[in-house]
Amino acid sequence: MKELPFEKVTIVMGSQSDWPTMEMATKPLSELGVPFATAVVSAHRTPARMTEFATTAHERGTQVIIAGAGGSAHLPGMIAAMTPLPVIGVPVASKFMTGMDSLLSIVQMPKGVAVATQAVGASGAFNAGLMAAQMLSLTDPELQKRLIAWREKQSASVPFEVE
Ligand SMILES: Nc1c(C(=O)O)ncn1[C@@H]1O[C@H](COP(=O)(O)O)[C@@H](O)[C@H]1O
Repeated sequence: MKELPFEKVTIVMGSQSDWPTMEMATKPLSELGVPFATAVVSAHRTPARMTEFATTAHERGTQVIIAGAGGSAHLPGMIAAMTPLPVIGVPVASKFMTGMDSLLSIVQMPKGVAVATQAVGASGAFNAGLMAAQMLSLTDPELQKRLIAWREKQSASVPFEVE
């Protein structure tokens, strides 16, 4: 099996076809200087890869997992069942049900296994990256300073006047 990549934040997705959405998770991480890795891992199509990833991520330096999937999106929940790390779930918009299926598959976890589910699509993926950075900032004061500055820049970029 090819070596799985691990970083402080590791972003996994059920298919290469999820990448245009999941790439958005990398934006806030890059802007805030948080190292991340990416991989295709599927509960359905690559169960052995998913099990290896989920059971070893905490021993390999990953602190937060972002998992995106569409349709019958079991990946985030299955990973959450096998890791002590926080898992942020991103529902990827599906072809036939526009992501409602993905959202419900990810958000309706049974009590005792938690996934921090974000909004459907690219904004959800972006917020997943931001949330991961905020989690890491709890123990990284320099990152917290960068987050505060990032927020201030965002506020300043919203125009006051309506055109
Ligand atoms: N939901 C899952 C899982 C999983 O949950 O393990 N593995 C793949 N998929 C999803 O299938 C959709 C279609 O995949 P393809 O485009 O490869 O056919 C993708 O959105 C993927 O996340």
